[in-house]
Amino acid sequence: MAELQAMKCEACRGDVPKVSDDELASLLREIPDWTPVTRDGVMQLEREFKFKNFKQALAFTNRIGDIAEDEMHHPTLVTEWGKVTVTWWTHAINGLHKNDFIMAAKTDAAL
Ligand SMILES: C[C@H](O)[C@H](O)[C@H]1CNC2=NC(N)=NC(=O)C2=N1
Repeated sequence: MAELQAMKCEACRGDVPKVSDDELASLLREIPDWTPVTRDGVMQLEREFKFKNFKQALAFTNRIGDIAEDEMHHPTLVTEWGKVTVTWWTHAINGLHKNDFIMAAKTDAAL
């Protein structure tokens, strides 16, 4: 299988399936620094990135914003002094799609 990081996102549509439990386990092995979290019943992928200052955190935030626009798949980004929290899920299906794992891998590569 090609590396997740090199894959392109599919269009986010409401009729695409969420990842199965088996897919979830194997995809998580490819992005070991990400944690699955469930908020309001919606499973999401989350990772905190640490930086030396606010400027570096903001620059990373903007890199992720550019990748999100390229792929038309958008995260929640919380930018603080020295820290960016990135959360991916697929709004159209209220859960995780392979796109979210692709975007998590691309996020790691942008560090
Ligand atoms: C039309 C547009 O592509 C869609 O609204 C996209 C935009 N970005 C998105 N991002 C995420 N994370 N989930 C979506 O379902 C989604 N939908």
